[in-house]
Amino acid sequence: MAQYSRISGSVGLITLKSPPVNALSAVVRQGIVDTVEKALSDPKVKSVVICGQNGIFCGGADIKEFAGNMSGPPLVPIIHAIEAANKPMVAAIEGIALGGGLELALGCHYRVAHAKARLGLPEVTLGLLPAAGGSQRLPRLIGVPAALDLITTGRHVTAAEALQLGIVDQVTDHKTVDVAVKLALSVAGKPLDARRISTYLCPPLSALDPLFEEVMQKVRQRARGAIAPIACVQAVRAAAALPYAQGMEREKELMATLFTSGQARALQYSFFAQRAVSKWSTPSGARWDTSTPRPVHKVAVIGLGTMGRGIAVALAQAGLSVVTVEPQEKQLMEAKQAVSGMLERGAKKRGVAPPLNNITYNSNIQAVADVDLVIEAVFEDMALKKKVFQQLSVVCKPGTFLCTNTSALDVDQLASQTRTPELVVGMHFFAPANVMKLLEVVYGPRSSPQALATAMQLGKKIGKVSVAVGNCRGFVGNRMLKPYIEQAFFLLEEGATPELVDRALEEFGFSMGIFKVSDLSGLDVGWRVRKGDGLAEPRATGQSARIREGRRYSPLGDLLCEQGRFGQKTGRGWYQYSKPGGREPSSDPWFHSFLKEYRAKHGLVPRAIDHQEVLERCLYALINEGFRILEDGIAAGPEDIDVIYLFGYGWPSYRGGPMFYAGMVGLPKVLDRLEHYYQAHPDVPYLQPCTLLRRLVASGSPPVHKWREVIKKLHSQL
Ligand SMILES: CC(C)(COP(=O)(O)OP(=O)(O)OC[C@H]1O[C@@H](n2cnc3c(N)ncnc32)[C@H](O)[C@@H]1OP(=O)(O)O)[C@@H](O)C(=O)NCCC(=O)NCCSC(=O)C[C@@H](O)CCCCCCCCCCCCC(=O)O
Repeated sequence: MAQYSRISGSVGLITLKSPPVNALSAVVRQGIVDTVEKALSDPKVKSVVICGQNGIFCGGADIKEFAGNMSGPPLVPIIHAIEAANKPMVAAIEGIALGGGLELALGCHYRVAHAKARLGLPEVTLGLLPAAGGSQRLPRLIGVPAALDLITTGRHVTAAEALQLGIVDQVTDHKTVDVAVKLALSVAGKPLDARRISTYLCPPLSALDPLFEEVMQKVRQRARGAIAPIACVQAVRAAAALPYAQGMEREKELMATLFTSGQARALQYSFFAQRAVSKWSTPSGARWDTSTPRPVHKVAVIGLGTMGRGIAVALAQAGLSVVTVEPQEKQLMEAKQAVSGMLERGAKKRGVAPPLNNITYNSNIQAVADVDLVIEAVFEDMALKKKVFQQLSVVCKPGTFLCTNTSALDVDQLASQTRTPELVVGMHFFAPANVMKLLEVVYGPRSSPQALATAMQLGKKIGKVSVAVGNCRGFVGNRMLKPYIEQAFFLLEEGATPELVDRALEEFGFSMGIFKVSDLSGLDVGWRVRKGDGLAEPRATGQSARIREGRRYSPLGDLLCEQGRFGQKTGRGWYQYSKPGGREPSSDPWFHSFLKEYRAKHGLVPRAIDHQEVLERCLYALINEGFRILEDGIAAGPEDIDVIYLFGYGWPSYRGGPMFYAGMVGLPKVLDRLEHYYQAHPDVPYLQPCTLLRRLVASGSPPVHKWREVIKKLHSQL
């Protein structure tokens, strides 16, 4: 709703009231219509201030409404009426003015912002464009290049930048509404024609066509298949080339296409999924709202390899006191230099002082005696990690949370090395740990709700999207990766090339195909794991070389590793590079003849494989494992899996995550194709459709937000 009052004798005050972010729901829009009418018809009112309750101006359109039938008065005519008003309208912006919120403010004649406010048009991140005049008013106000930047990226700007760009007229440290009222009093009765942004022409630019061509090319490259950024450029182009009314027609037309697109649905789903995962629960009944985290001020990081360094930087940048431990002196010195460099570069980017003093460097584990929480990040070796946990259990003060950054090992086994298994959880960071947003927080059967809540809260504090997951080999992300990679290997055996597989995945929207990723992260990583599992042993040729434990196995990765081809670091892998450490992959004739020989040796007759088969086999195998994870209760819901893939594995955001994507494709189709491929490859258990998928299809393939009900039923029957 919107509340109306009259203050300072002649100022009408309209307050948007719709917690938590004063989104422009149908009720709020109706409230604005009613209160503006009141203010304009009240002869005592000479000017009007619009503000939001609780220090928040407005978070934009109510995204929840987009999924249903839109009712209530539309926003565009409301903003037109405000701009056309014959009394000065002043927006008092506190907290945020985003999307429709900023568009509402742009319809006002004046804008005052609090120094801590953030403004932006983030519609593009929801698969939309600013369609309440934002794409037409902003370029007229601040010029085409600046508007293109804000609208195509959706980035938020500070009040100071907004002032510099000309989006707001005034920035204040004081009570924004008071300052806005003062301004409203001072401009009452003054002419308003020059304050109506829709009447402006975009500031002229000499070479409009080349500018738009260049921008469009850049945006297309960055968008990798996303349609909203392209539509944003087209809308701004209309602002630059057409009169306002025609520009608004174009804005509406472009929005209509985006609004009903699957991409917008996917991006809006992921907005809510990201928020849903913070409301975690576990099968044992622990929940985010009944578990109290303990405050954490001082954190230890054990091991200063690549991961440990990134974790230490992330913690220090969030203002935590960090105690690092690395027993090898040489490694410790190198790490200190590297971490300081990372902190300095990060601080320079953000224009702040580097938090160098937040970190101490130690070679003795005794240094962690008084920390609140430890993150172990030593080499991925169970025996070594067990030893560290035994030491931590003795050294740390009672009550210290003990966390491991393992990417796949059994958290429960580590917990059993300590006297306090209830204080042990996994905190699985993704490299580079100071950059990547994802954190898997892994609870074991003995982890206490408080330990889980504390790790989740710490993740939030350091800016991560944290997802609580159960303990199993590979947790959620890496467990699902296994069938995906396995299919990619099999496709090579059957006739595909790394180039073909990668192209199909990149056209789908991944920034890199699986073989390029494998070269980047190092083929030796998986090889070590397979050797540990007793899989990667040289075998005889013929059928038995490609079978392990009764199931199909491809030794291709092992054979490359035996040749010392570890990927980028050795200059050779699935591709070749100009030198060890080179980054640009190119097709490798050696690999192609090796593959030919390999197929011949194993009696494999290559066949033509198209992009559709690559996508179906790789992605549906991964999705099938996602369903198994839900079945096993390792992830609480499909949103958890999707958020993990969106933030940790480069899944294209406009496809919503693997589980959402399965729903978009249609569960019956996913089931049918898995059945088809399983029939063709009965020795590949990952292709066998799992019970939950079958159950969902049998229940009429409900939308993704209803899956939890089916999962619950399935669990109750097990
Ligand atoms: C605002 C934030 C920055 C706050 O962040 P913070 O971390 O503090 O808190 P949370 O993110 O956890 O949020 C708290 C809480 O609030 C919910 N929420 C936040 N924003 C919204 C919102 N805009 N709508 C609804 N709900 C919101 C959030 O879900 C949390 O809820 P919970 O239950 O979990 O507690 C941050 O939240 C943020 O960034 N929000 C999003 C801001 C944003 O993107 N705004 C833009 C919205 S889109 C928009 O404004 C569009 C406009 O251009 C107007 C367009 C008008 C035309 C529309 C209709 C055209 C139809 C044409 C169709 C024709 C087709 C046909 O022919 O049929």
